[in-house]
Amino acid sequence: MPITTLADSNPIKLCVVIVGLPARGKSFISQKIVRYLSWLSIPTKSFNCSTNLIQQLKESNTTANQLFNKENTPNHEILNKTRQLTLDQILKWFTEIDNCGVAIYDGINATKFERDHINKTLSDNNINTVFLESYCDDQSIIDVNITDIESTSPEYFNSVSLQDTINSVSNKIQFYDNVYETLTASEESNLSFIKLINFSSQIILNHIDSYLKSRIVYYIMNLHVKNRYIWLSRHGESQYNLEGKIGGDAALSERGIKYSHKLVEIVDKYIPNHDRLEVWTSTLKRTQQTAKYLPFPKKQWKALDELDAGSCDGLTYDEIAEKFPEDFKARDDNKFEYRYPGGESYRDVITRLEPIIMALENQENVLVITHQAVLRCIYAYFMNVHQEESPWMSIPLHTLIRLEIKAYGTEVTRIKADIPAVSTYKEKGTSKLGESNNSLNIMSGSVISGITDKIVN
Ligand SMILES: O=P(O)(O)OC[C@H]1O[C@@](CO)(OP(=O)(O)O)[C@@H](O)[C@@H]1O
Repeated sequence: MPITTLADSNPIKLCVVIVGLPARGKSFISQKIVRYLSWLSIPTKSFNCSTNLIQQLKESNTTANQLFNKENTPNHEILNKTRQLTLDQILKWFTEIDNCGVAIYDGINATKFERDHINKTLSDNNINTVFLESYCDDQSIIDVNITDIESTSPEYFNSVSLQDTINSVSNKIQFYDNVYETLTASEESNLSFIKLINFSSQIILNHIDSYLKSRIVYYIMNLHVKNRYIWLSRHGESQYNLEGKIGGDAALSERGIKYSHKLVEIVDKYIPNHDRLEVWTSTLKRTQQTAKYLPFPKKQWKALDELDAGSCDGLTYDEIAEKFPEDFKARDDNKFEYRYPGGESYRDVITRLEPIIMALENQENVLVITHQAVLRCIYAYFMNVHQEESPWMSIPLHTLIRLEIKAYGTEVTRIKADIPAVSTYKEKGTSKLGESNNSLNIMSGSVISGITDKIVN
């Protein structure tokens, strides 16, 4: 049976056109939307105008400081060409991806005239548009964004110094301030738009006329830029893990119980402000037993239950290979899409995890105790891991994973409890369990990643 995704059920050709003065977190928002929609398997790509601007500046022998000097007459030719190039790239991309996907036009798009032109060009090409303005007059947010901009905008990658960047960005802000027209429903009533005021402290919506647009609205409403930690752990080793069986609702093994005690110490030692910690588990016994001794508020989520192995539930991989050889091969061939008979695929798990991701985007001080497949999916979202790789990542037992979420990336630290456990990792092409050769996979695709292993005796 074909798998229905948001993309399949609803052919999409949407362009999210970002609007906002420099240092308003536009690239941050663009990157987050790319990550979220890609995780949901919707082809999504951000087109950053800055790259085209750099090219135009080079070709016309002009520097950014000359272009954005408010004393000079604005060089419309460079700005118009930059816009046209970006639009051309977007149109080309839509034809390459079979016309189904979401493009993000990451630019300043400061005036009604420009927005009108963009809207018309896209709609002439049957592309639906939503403008997304990041309006910000809170100087403290702008200041933080200015210092972050070096790592996000290609325009400043080669800056001589931070001060140099700050000066250039300030010039650019002043230049655009003179012409900038914020989005209003009275002036641009025909446009579909989302206006974020001071990040998401206030949101104004106009003509949000599709399911996908409303999903994007809901997602960005949950975003915040504050650095924070999210803590992840698998349950302790279970009886089924010992026997090499998958699924089920087994209790913890003796070593698993040891881990549940050890976790209290680890949390105490490594989780700052743990007095405010909240522990989330699945509805299955092994995660709840792992959380048992943690003296914090607990929430059970059905959405955190392990991938449903359907008619293979309770079998070992050897037994599956013997009883259902075709299924065994099909899963190895495409582990992300493969759905167990009467059960789930990784793609299905991602769909049901969406509310968890929304909640995690909105929260800090959460420890999620869940299962191998579910953790791979959550990890893939935060570390931007491609869907083909994510089902093959190694997420060992008896290890606490710390995700340090920063505005422009996530860093990982693994804290291993020194309590042995079996490996539940099955390499492609075999039914045997063993240590993963793929441990590096855990790092791939991440925006920023650094794994520091800590072993706690
Ligand atoms: O997708 P694969 O690699 O089979 O991993 C998922 C499997 O991991 C297991 C252990 O083998 O999860 P867990 O013990 O974390 O609940 C199975 O129950 C589950 O089917």
